Amino acid sequence: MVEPDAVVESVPAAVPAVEPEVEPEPEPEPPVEPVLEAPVEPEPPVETEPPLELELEAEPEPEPLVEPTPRDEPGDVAPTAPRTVPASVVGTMEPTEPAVVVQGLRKSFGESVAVEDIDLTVPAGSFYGLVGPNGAGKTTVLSMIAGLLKPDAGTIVIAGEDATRHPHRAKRHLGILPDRLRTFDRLTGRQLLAYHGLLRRLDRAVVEKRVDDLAQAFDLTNALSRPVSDYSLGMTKKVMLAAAMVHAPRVLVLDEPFESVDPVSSSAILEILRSYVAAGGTVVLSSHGMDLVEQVCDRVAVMVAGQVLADGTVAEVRGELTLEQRFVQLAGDVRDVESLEWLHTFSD
Ligand SMILES: Nc1ncnc2c1ncn2[C@@H]1O[C@H](COP(=O)(O)OP(=O)(O)OP(=O)(O)O)[C@@H](O)[C@H]1O
Repeated sequence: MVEPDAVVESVPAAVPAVEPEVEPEPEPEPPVEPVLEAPVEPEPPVETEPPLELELEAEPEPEPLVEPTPRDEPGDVAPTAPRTVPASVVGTMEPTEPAVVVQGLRKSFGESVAVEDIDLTVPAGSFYGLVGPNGAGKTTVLSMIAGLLKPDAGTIVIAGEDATRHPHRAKRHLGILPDRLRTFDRLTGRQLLAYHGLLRRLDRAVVEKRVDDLAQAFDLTNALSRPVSDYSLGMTKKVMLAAAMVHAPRVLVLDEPFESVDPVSSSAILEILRSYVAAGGTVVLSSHGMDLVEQVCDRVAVMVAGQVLADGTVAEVRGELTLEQRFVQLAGDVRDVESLEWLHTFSD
């Protein structure tokens, strides 16, 4: 069921793919040959980690659309954690067409229907929240949008590219934070970020600059030389989120980006994502934090049992209620605590 090079295109045959759980896709594309003759720049003297051996063909660096914000000016950058997406990581974003259009999407696992004929439109430049109770189908939807899971039916268009017919083209626009944080954790943080950048065919010098920028933005600079396996859960999430952004994608698909992340880091991540959206990027995230979704998302979809029961602007969906009240109303309060009365009898 897994086809490694369906996840990150242009992976050399000897290099394992980033996301191990991928279903086969119908459009094989020839892998990009590593540029063996390309000169390998020496590592800066301060680097203690072994240099990456991966060297891929460079592609031209797109001009950033936005000017650096005042907070990107050297004198104004907070010494610990700047709160904007690094200017070097902002790509060319022209919000002329929807970032994601999903139509008639279905997915079953055996007899169990996880996602049932859903339609979603995520406008470019929006902060889109996908909420729903456990098992509603959020991860399944995001995995299909991210190209990690093949739909049974339906179409997905990413920034104008039909992901069903041209998955590799569509994936160029995507940065992904999957639900399970499986990654190459024997790499140091610096190596992991550089690996993602090189896989995306960025020039080595650009990668090095962006790795430093992202590490500073995500407050990971001091951890860059340590193996990711030594990171806490929240740090792992941050380095993987940084890895998802290194190629300046148009669309970020983030499954529970704030789970296990401390409040200070959450706030920093939020500001980075907000500045990314302000620059024309699109964020689609799932979350169980209704306050957070209500606070940061401009649009939201509520999924229950594989179906989208409500979607639109946050104001449209919540109506007179809070988003949490509306969520409970739609999801149904199915708790039956009376059946747990035995729990109060204490066996000793
Ligand atoms: N690989 C799989 N094999 C079998 N069933 C699966 C698989 N992945 C998901 N499911 C089922 O599909 C349904 C939707 O799961 P999904 O993970 O998408 O829900 P979710 O809304 O993300 O839940 P949570 O909020 O708990 O993360 C569930 O019933 C789940 O058991």
